[in-house]
Amino acid sequence: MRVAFTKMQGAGNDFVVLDETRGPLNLSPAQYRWLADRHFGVGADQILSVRPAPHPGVDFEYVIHNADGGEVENCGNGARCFVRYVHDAGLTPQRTVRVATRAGVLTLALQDDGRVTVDMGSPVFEPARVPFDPEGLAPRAEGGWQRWPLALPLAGEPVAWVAVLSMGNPHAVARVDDVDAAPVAQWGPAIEGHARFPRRVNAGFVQVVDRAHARLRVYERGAGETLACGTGACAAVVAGIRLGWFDERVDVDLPGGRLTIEWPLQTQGLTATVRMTGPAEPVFTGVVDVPDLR
Ligand SMILES: N[C@H](CCC[C@H](N)C(=O)O)C(=O)O
Repeated sequence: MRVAFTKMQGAGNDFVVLDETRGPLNLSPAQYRWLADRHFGVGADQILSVRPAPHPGVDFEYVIHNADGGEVENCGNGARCFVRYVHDAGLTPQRTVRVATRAGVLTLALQDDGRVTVDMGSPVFEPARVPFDPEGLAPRAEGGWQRWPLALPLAGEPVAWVAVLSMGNPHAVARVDDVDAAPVAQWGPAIEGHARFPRRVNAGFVQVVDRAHARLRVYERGAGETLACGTGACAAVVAGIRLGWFDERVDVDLPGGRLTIEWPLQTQGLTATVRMTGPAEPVFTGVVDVPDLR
């Protein structure tokens, strides 16, 4: 199947954007995996499909598939690239766009400096429905919240203390002293696929530089370590605010670039929505023959 696409990136998290506003492509998980493959396909962390508005009140729908072909609920860097795409492609004259996703409706605004601000909705703090605590360990209370001990099936039987929350997609955030030395390659897969997370999880490793500055690496569900994770940056800042590490506006430096996250917990409470601002850039366009993989 001949498919036109636009390659985009937001802080180094990269995407293949497909325009399905004139009709669905009906791709299979295997075809999404092929598009994301960096050797046999185009190469991306996620595939973004731009679709017509499914109901009044929104301007578009956008659907996200991870590199492993699985559909997911939310993608922060993808949301910024989505709105840059629909504006640059002339699909809308608006600079503020409302888009329906599996995680709900997001409001996206193109800024004059070229960055994009996204209202990512409210975080969800579902109580831990499954016991996390390895033998004899209880949650560790800190600030106004707690972190959970997660026994990792690795040599030495380490325990990762994680804050667990959802930005529409699931996140487990561990604090580290130095992200450069964090065991992302070993602990990332062990946390992502841990039996305690039935739908797997995005594993964040956050270093607190000061109350307004964080460094972060994320081992993403279904994609592995990426150069940036927008929902991961939101989850790390929200967790850190609740645990007393951060003030309400934090610059997050990830390997691929900087995102600014704001969560006004003090003035608006736990249901306050999270605002993320960051870059969104086109890289190239192309046409590719996607094999008929089912
Ligand atoms: N791997 C994530 C989806 C993409 C999230 C990330 N690319 C972002 O910018 O939020 C998940 O499975 O939930």
